[in-house]
Amino acid sequence: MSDLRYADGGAAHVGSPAGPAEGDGPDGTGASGDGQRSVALSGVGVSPGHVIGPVARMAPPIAEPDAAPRPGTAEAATEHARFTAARDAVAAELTRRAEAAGDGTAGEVLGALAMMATDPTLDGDVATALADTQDSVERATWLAAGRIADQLAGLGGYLAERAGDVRDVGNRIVAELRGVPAPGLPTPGHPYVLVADDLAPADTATLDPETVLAIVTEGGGQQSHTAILARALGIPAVVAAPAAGQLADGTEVYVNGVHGEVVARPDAGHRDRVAAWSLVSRRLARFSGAATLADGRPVTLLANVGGPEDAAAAARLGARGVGLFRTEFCFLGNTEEPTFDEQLRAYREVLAQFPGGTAVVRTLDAGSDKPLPFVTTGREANPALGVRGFRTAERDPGVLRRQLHALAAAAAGTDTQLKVMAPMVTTVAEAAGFRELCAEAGITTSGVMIEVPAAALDAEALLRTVDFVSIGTNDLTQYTMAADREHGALSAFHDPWQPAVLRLVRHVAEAGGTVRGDDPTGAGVGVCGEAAADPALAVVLVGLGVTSLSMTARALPTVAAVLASVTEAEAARLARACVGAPDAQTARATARDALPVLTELGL
Ligand SMILES: C=C(OP(=O)(O)O)C(=O)O
Ligand SMILES: [Mg+2]
Repeated sequence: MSDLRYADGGAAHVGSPAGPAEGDGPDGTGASGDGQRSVALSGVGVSPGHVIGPVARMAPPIAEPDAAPRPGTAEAATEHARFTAARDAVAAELTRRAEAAGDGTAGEVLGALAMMATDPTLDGDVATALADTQDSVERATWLAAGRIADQLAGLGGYLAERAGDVRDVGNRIVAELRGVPAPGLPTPGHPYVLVADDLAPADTATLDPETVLAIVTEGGGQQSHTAILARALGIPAVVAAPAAGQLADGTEVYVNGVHGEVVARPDAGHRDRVAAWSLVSRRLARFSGAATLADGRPVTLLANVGGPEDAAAAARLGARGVGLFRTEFCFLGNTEEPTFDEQLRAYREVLAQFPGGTAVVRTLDAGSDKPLPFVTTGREANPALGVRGFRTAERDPGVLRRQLHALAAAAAGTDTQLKVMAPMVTTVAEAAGFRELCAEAGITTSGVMIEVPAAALDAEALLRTVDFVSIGTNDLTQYTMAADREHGALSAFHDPWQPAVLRLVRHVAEAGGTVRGDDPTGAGVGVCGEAAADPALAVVLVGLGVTSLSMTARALPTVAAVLASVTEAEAARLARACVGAPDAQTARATARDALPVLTELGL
């Protein structure tokens, strides 16, 4: 079945200026202002919001120029002149953008790239290669930039971090020589809807929510890091939309990040939804710090953060504590282990945002989709099932020990309650080992993440070993459903509404209840995966017996508003219905029917 259709049902291609409406006439429903029919395509909505804007496509990466020798007639001097012209054009464009960006970090980075383009070393290397070999000018440029980048990487430290920049400049010059768009984020000079095959976490992290109105990707999934970062930045996003490849630059589209809908040539109805959303988002811009169900039962809502800036933003939004601090996000670009002082500074800054509150800090979750060269080594055939998370400490506990000491030092003298948990724990023996390492470092509250089915099934024994558990539904869904969380085509599998996943969550929550007994402060069971940020699913999780939910700070006000619309008994009844549903769609639809507040809020 095509996932691309007219708003009134027929199949179509999306494009501008040669879109389908020209040939079809303005007779369909959903006519846009100019009388042409709206055209819709579907994907998975992963970050809520309704916006309208023009498409700007992310240029594809530059492929390695082939090794075929250039024609004998192409003189080295002429080819070198082509190189210098392309290089000068790239430097001029980067300088123009640096000036437009002004004094901030973006301007500095672009200015530095412009200087790299005209660096004499690159020029000399290309000239030599053209004189000594029959390489094409594209290949000579590509190889020269690669060699310089490798040398920088070998020098380590700050210079190694510039290696990627040199490759980027080399790619830009090759793109200019080929007459194709430069790789990377588009710069149309106005706000736009970013359309891409997929985005690397680094691309998403540098997005400016003022400029990027929405994200639409062909790949990706509900729990992919693109989705997580889009939610954190508050940018509406639709992923796993294969037909997005047909959206042409400049086409005006309506993006519905709730239902995963993208409509070319939006009509008046779409514009009304955008206006209604901006009213709701103003109303739900701040979290009061506390959440209760309709019958007054409190629910702990905490923020997921990736570092000091996130923590400050979460505190500004009203969060009173952190339920997941992904410490690896502070050090993703590092080639070497951060020093004790660097770690101390980052952790202190995060804890300082929540005086009197709680901060659940996760130790470095390296491996698989989050490579940290100073922790993970070598290639693995199947990295998601490999040495990742806590498993890296088995090989070398030094990095973990030093991190735990830095965390204990950061908490000393503050009144923020530090709780530390390990990612990707599978067995009770691992949990016991982690608790011991925490105790050695002076950390008194330790926990583990439940991200693999084995840990979920053994939850009771885990809860008798450590003080708390936090369910990472992103990985728990990936491993329960055997579906890569970054794989767009499998997004129907890696859906936390899958009844099998909900049953595992219920099992863990019940284990929490058993171990907690009559002590309401004991054996907490939290959820810190993206499921907690889905307001309808948050109700189900609470109904299953989860005691705290942690999510991107922007979701806190909406989740609190939806929780406030149900009593504990209603949440429990809904949870039972969802666990018993035959599939994820039925579970989701059951919750939607039971929660009219979702429609009222435009969700
Ligand atoms: C919170 C989780 O960890 P991450 O998304 O960082 O893997 C999870 O797996 O649900
Ligand atoms: Mg995880």
